[in-house]
Amino acid sequence: MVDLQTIVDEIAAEMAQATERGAVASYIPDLARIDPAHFGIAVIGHDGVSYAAGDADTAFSIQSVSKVFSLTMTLGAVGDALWRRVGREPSGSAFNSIVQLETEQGIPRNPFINAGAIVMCDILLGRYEPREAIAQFLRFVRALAGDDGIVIDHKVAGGEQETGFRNVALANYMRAFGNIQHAVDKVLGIYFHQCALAMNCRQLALAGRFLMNGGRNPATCRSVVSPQRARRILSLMMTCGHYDGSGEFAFRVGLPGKSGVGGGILAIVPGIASIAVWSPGLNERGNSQLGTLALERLVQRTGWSVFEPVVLSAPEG
Ligand SMILES: NC(=O)CC[C@H](N)C(=O)O
Repeated sequence: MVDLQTIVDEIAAEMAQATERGAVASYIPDLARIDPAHFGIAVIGHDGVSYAAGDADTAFSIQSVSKVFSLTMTLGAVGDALWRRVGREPSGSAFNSIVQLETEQGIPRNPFINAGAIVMCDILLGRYEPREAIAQFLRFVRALAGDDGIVIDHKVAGGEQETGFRNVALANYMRAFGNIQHAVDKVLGIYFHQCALAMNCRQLALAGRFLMNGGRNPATCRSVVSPQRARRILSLMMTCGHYDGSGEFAFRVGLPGKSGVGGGILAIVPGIASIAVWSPGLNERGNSQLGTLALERLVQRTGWSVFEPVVLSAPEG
């Protein structure tokens, strides 16, 4: 088999030639000015060896990929009580849609759409002051990646605040149903700072290692979540990680993944690898056009889809 470094190099070379690159998010200037020519990929194997190509060391706005880390942190804070306030079903709607909240009494379909992530911020506010909630979140992601150089881009957070009228509407609407319990500006302050986390592909793949490894950070041997919780987070990534494009992503890539409008995707091959890709051009569902294509190519070349047949031995006895 061709070695993994050659595969990621070839994928980066193919992506550099691509002409259909999608459209960069334009709702804030700091995202709109990003060059669509960027492409990066980083793969961390279960043995800790990393393979990277393209702009793997260029930081980008992780946006909704942060919802994986906020879900992990919120579950750590309140456990399964979270599921009284957030569902676990794919929405089939856009990431910032409000329509289901009316018929479903302010309970968001899942933690990976904006409404779900906003409820998780409200839950964190029950434990921390706003600044402390943001600082704890940053500390948590830094610890997962083993990198204290990760920062929040405050200009991006400010831009989100200035233009985030739909998020304000979502939060107020859920407040009317009692599913937001703190001041909306404080809740959204946390949400916007989570979205504004700046990371590069290497850091993002490092931060995802615990999910490939049954909930344990392989670098520190510390348990981040239980194996059962890791499986459940992965199943939500598979079913809800790409909003109304989740079915298409599962069909094409077959891995649990989470995307963001900054063009990043974190994808996990349980037991095998943590992968981050980044290309800022988005498809019509708000998911990275070339990031998705690159993951499709990687899975074709490696056979890493979770739907690949594996030979299981029958239980003894
Ligand atoms: N899909 C995303 O990445 C959405 C995040 C974005 N900051 C928003 O709230 O609209």
